[in-house]
Amino acid sequence: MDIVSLWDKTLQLIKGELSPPSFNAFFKQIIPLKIHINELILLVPNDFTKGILEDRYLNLIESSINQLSLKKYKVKFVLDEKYIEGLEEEPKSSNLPPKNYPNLNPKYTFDTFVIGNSNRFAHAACVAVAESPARAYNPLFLYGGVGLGKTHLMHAIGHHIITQKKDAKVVYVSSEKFTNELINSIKDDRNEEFRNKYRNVDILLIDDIQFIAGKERTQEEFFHTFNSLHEANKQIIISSDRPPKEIPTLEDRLRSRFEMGLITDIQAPDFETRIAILRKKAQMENIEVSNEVTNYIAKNIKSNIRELEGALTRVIAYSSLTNRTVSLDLAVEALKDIITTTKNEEITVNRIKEKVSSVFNIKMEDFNSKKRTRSIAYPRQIAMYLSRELTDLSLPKIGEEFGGRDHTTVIHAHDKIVKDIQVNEEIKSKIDKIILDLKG
Ligand SMILES: Nc1ncnc2c1ncn2[C@@H]1O[C@H](COP(=O)(O)OP(=O)(O)OP(=O)(O)O)[C@@H](O)[C@H]1O
Repeated sequence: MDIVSLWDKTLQLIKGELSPPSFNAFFKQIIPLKIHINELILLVPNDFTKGILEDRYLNLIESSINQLSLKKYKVKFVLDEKYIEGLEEEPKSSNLPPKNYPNLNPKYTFDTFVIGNSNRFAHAACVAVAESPARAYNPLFLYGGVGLGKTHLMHAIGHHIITQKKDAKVVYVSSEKFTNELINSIKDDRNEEFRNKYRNVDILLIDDIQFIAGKERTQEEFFHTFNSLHEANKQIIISSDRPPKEIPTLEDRLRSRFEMGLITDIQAPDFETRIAILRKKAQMENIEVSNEVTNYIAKNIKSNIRELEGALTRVIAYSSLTNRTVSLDLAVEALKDIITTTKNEEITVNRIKEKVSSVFNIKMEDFNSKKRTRSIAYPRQIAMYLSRELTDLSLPKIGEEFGGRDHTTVIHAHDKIVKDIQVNEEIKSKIDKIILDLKG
C-alpha cells in the first residue's frame, strides 16, 4: 500500500473512533509525507496540533495503521515538509533479490502464537516443516475460517527458516498478488522475470489460494511453479479458507497436488485459548488488563481472532483517549457497537429491576423492602408492571420476587401503571425506553 492510501484507510478507521469535532480539528489538516524505513512521516500545521496528536492520539493512530499494514510503523509528526529532504537514503530493495526481503510480519512468529486445542495439530505441522523444509510434509496445506491464524503460522515458518539459514530464499505471497503480478508480467512482456521470481525460491508461502479458483491462466502458471519447486525439493506451504476438495473450479491436477502432502485445519479457539491470546497480546503491548475484561471480551467474541484482538486494541485505545484505566465498565462502553450482549438475553425480573433502579435512581434492595415512600413505591410498581408484561412468570411468582408480596399487590401495581401510561406522556416514554433497552 502506498502512503496516501494507507493514510486514507487509517483516517477512515480513526474517524469511527472520534467525535466529528475532534476528528475535524486534529486530523483533517494532516498531510502524509513519506514512509521512511519503519516510520510514517506526517506533516502537521502547528505545534499545538502536534502536541495534542502526540499526547492523546498517537496510540490510536499507530494501532490503526498496524491493523491495516503487515509492517509495524511508528508515526512521526513534523512541522516542515523539508524534513524529509534530510533523511538518510533507504537501502534500495530493488538492487537486491527478493529473497532478502521476505514480506513477513515481524510479529507473526512461533513465540507469539498461542497454542490451544483448536490449532495444536496445525502448529505442530508448521513447526515440523520449519525445522526440516521439504523433508517433513510437502506441500503443507493449512485451512480454516477467517482470522484464525493461517497467515500467522505461515510467517512463523518463514521466520524460523530464515533464522536457521540466513540466505534461504523465502517468498510469501497472497494468491491475489500472485495473480496480479502474473497479469502485469503478461502485459509488460516480463513473463520470464515472473517465472524466475517464483520458480527459484527455497520456500514458497502462498496465502488464500482459494482466490485462484476460476482463474485459468493463474492456475496454469501456479501448476508449473508448483511442479518445478516440488521437483527441486523446495518447500511449498499453502493456505486456504477451505480444504482443496471444496475449492470450486480448481483444476483436478492442482487439487491432487495440494493433497499430496499434509492437509491440516485450524478451528475457532475455545474460551481458554481466547483468554490466553488476549493475555499474550496485552503483555506484548505492556498493558495491564484485568481478568474481568479479558473474560468479557473472550466470552463475547468467539469465532475470529482478528476481531478478538481488534476488540482489545479498541479498549486500550479508548482508555488512552479518555484517560481512564482499563476496567470492565470502560470495556463495555468501548465495545458497545461490537458486543450487544443484551440483544438476545432473556428478560428476567432481575434485569428489569436493574434498569428501573438506574432510571429512577433507587437501590436494588428497595424493590423488596417495605418502604412506601412514593419515590420508591412508584418505581417498584413500574418494575412489577414490566415483570408482568415482559416475563412469563405468574402473578404469585412475581410477588415473591418483590420481597414476598401478595399477588393482588402485583395486580394493583399493573393496573395503576396501565392507567398512568395513558395519561402521562413522561412516564410512558420512560417505560418505553426501558422496554426498548431490555429488548436490545
Ligand atoms: N493462536 C494464535 N495466537 C496468537 N495470535 C493469533 C493466533 N491465531 C491468530 N492470531 C492473530 O489473529 C490475527 C489474525 O490471524 P491471521 O491473519 O493469521 O488469520 P488468517 O487465518 O490468515 O485469516 P484470513 O483468512 O483473513 O487470511 C493475527 O493478528 C494473528 O496474529
